[in-house]
Amino acid sequence: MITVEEHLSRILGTVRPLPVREVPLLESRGTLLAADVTATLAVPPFDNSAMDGFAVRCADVEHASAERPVTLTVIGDIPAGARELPAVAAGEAARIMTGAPMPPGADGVVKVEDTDQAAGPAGGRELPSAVRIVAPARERIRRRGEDLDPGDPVLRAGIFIGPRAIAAAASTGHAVLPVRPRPRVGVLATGDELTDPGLTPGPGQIPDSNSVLLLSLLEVLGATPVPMGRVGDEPAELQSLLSTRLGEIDALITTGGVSAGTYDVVKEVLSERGGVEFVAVAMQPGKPQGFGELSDGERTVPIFCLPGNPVSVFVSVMVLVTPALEVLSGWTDGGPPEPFLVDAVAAEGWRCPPGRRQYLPVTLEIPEAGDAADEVGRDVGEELLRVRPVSGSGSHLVASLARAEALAVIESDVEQIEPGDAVRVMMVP
Ligand SMILES: Nc1nc2c(c(=O)[nH]1)N[C@H]1C(S)=C(S)[C@@H](COP(=O)(O)OP(=O)(O)OC[C@H]3O[C@@H](n4cnc5c(N)ncnc54)[C@H](O)[C@@H]3O)O[C@H]1N2
Ligand code: MOO
Repeated sequence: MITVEEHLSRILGTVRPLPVREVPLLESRGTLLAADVTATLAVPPFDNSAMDGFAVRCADVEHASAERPVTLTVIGDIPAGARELPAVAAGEAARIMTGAPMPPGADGVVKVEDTDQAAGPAGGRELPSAVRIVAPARERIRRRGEDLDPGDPVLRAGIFIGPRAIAAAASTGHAVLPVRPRPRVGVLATGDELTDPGLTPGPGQIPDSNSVLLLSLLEVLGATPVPMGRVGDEPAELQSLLSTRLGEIDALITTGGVSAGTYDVVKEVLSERGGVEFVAVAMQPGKPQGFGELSDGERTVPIFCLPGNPVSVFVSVMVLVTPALEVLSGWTDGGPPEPFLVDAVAAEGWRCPPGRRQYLPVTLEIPEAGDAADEVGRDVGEELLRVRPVSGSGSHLVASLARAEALAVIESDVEQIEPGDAVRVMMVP
């Protein structure tokens, strides 16, 4: 058996960041920006009104009040998006909407509430010939370039692109962004016993939960899942799929068929084809693992051959695949990952497999105020989370995996956790 770190360092020594690509704005969310972005448009792009009202010359209405209103001739209408702008001379006003370009001649805006006109659609669309102004105009103008000018920096290389960065890119003239693209990860389940979820399984059959687990998990992890279906235990099926579909993906995950069974098809086909090493990793669950590179002559992609048991699949993705996805996405440089482990305390005891690091699905409980003792009365501190196994440690217990909030990570030299023992947990999606 090799350690988790040994297996992981082989994986991380193999995968490389995907090449930079320009992608449409909506595809860029959650990826890493690969180059600085500068503005090609100013924000705002032109001087425009901050209010619905009337564009005027400030001097004309300087002394306007309810008692001494000023009447101006209305010479035009400027809705948002207007292309032709009337010039405003002394004694004149142009009706203007929020976001509409300021007309030449005007240097201020009187909001509609400070006039004799009804606000909103209730006043009708017809343009009045004159308007009575009851308050001075203010400089309610949003100036061109107030936020930034063309050529100014907008987004720095290396940021994670989120909705606000996407809006900033759109406003400054960009429809695409240079990013480290999301890895496209193929998912392939193997096994003659698998059926579609929702069908009544025949004798010896079980629903294929690994495909939907992986496809949805990859989405959560920021990758693009690519369903590659299922193959049975017949080598020819798997062989042909591996030769024809590598062009669609940047990495491949298979499940099942990697341990010691006679019909372990993944191991059979890939051992013969070469490039993939099958090893026993000192972890529980997830001991039998395959990893390597697949090539079809044109492309070479990393392949993870995970064991078939569903809890093993989940744990393998958390521990082995996630760091590799981070490298493919350009998020890390492939140095040893620092799993974020939270200090907690066991609320009950459980057994651990000797010689393998255990990743046990657990629930988390927040201790109540003043609750500093465990079930056998020892002091465990007030602030630590309490962890409780969701069920046993069997890697087939996929239904109770749904209740897990974290994985308790127990080192391989520990054989028993007692209530009150310090444990560390890895939060999971
Ligand atoms: N003689 C030995 N037998 C086993 C060993 C061993 O060291 N020696 N290791 C055990 C461990 S640990 C694991 S984990 C499993 C891994 O087995 P395989 O990767 O070969 O997986 P399968 O045999 O194909 O399936 C195992 C289990 O998982 C179920 N399964 C498979 N695919 C799916 C799916 N898509 N959705 C839901 N469930 C799935 C399958 O029906 C089996 O019950 O090997 C042990 N055996
Ligand atoms: O390694 Mo297996 O995943 O223990 O059940």
